[in-house]
Amino acid sequence: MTASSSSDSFGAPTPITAATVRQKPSGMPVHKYGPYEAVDIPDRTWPGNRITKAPRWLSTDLRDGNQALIDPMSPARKRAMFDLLVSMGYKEIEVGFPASGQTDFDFVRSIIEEDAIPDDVTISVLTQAREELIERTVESLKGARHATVHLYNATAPVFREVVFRGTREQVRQIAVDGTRLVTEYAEKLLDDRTAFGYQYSPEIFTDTELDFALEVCESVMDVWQPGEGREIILNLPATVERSTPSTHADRFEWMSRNLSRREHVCLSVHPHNDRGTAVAAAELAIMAGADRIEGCLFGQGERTGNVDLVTLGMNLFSQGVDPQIDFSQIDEVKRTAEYCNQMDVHSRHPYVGDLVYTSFSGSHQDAIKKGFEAMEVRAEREGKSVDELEWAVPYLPIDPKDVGRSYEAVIRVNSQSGKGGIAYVLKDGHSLDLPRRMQVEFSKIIQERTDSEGGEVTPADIWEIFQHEYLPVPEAPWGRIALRDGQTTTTVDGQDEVTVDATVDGEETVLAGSGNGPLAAFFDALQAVDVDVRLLDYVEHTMSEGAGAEAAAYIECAIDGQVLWGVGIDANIVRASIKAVVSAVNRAAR
Ligand SMILES: CC(=O)SCCNC(=O)CCNC(=O)[C@H](O)C(C)(C)COP(=O)(O)OP(=O)(O)OC[C@H]1O[C@@H](n2cnc3c(N)ncnc32)[C@H](O)[C@@H]1OP(=O)(O)O
Ligand SMILES: CC(C)C(=O)C(=O)O
Repeated sequence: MTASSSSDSFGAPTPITAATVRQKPSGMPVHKYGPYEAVDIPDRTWPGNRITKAPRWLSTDLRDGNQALIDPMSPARKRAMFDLLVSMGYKEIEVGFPASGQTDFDFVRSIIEEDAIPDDVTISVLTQAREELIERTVESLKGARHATVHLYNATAPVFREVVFRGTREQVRQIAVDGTRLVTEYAEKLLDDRTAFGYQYSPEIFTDTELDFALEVCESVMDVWQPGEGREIILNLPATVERSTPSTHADRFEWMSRNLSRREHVCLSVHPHNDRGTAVAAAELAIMAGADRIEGCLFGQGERTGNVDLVTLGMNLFSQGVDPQIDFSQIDEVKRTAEYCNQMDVHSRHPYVGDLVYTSFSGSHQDAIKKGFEAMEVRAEREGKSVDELEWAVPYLPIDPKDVGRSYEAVIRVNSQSGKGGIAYVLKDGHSLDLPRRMQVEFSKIIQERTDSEGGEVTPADIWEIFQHEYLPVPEAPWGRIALRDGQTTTTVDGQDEVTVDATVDGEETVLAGSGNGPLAAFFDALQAVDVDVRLLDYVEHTMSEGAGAEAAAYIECAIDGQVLWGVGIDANIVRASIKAVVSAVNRAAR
């Protein structure tokens, strides 16, 4: 049977072709769902826009992130998260829902009273549009230097019907009354120590009719009266992500075009990740006119999470745009977030997962190794350091060093790996730059191991196998010949003479020979112990800079009909090459 064929029950297989591939109905209850409404905006401009600067960021780890945790953050965990966000450079931080209970209220009070909020950081707090909650929320902010109250109410049809059991007008009124109450309580409870700001979110914007979302936002603005020095933040949340990022962007472009007083509006995007496209939704919304993004570190948050602020920031960084956030110690950020959330960050998480800078597969490793080498060559040619060049290493969208990662884990070896990866490990860890044909030889040895035992072969394993194969150590010698200390080489009339103290087949002996060069002289010496060696290839390099540095010699020889490599390492290059010959001779007799 051919590989691409299917068999009917009467015999001959039917070839599978594009014409015969038929998708069958899945049997899933598709009828329960309908398409998302498109936006009539044929002259949309966002696809042609580019993101050339960082947006305003708001971290809602301490609010949306926290409210989604099995075990909401303790005061200590909240404080660790707050301090982390400040240290990374976030300037707008939603610190809680103070009216939810004493824990959140006390936390807000603690960071204000302990003067933990830098002057250039604005805290914000969320509330429903209910008077007693608004009062308590505003009260929590007393004494803060920069503080924003964030008020929300759902505006989508299902919520109007099911949650508020009201008309459009009644739901609009909730927003209007809420905004008025926030203003009144801020005037009553706060003094001029506080620069007070306001944010409104028509919750479930994604399911709200655009004209109604606009109407509610306009009514809210009529109360708040944005103007010069009096911004309003209108945050249009994808409370549940419902559409493609492109339709989401259309909705933002539509709102951005139709809002009055646009220059005094900070248009904010708050994507959740239900369809797995929150990052794209946020980026396209910025292209469509949004000014600000709300999200959480590593995509923490309700259900599938809020948009991931780390991925967004690093996406900018990797395109040469300063995210204005410090991700240089990404593992520390990850550890702190894991402690605060009591949740692990996935190993494949963009930019931070344990495996995201690691490749196991041969072709990836080969390209990465060549990429690193090409960077070094370019740096040398241009008289620059590698760090001054534009990054161009295949399969690595950024230099792992930029987020505080080492190159150690870039290549890991298992049964999917090839010679390039194995050679990289030896070069990176032991400064051994194996010639290409020797890479092929050694990778077969490693492959035997991965095929027989499975799993990963660590750099330590690779080094042990390499030593065992090519560099028998004095404590565990093997093979016919072991070198002892004495060795002389002299050159007389262009002829080299070499004498080497060795143990051959267990007997101490002096191997002496002459030839055209020290290697030829040593080959001549080996004739006396019945070893016939023919040189096929020879490569050497120093292993580090400066006097006393060791050198590595690699020799490919034909010995009694076998072609194999030997390796020698020594501070003296002649001795290194003699060792390499002995390594090959011993391997041939093994
Ligand atoms: C999309 C989001 O993430 S929104 C943020 C969600 N976060 C949280 O809810 C975390 C903190 N919340 C809490 O601790 C509690 O919900 C509290 C303390 C604020 C309020 O608790 P409760 O008073 O028991 O009310 P509950 O949360 O159940 O809300 C239900 C009532 O509030 C009304 N309501 C809900 N949201 C809003 C709103 N944004 N504005 C005005 N009223 C609202 C509902 O219609 C309902 O009213 P009803 O009782 O007349 O039917
Ligand atoms: C309160 C709003 C902004 C929210 O969290 C959401 O809609 O997801």
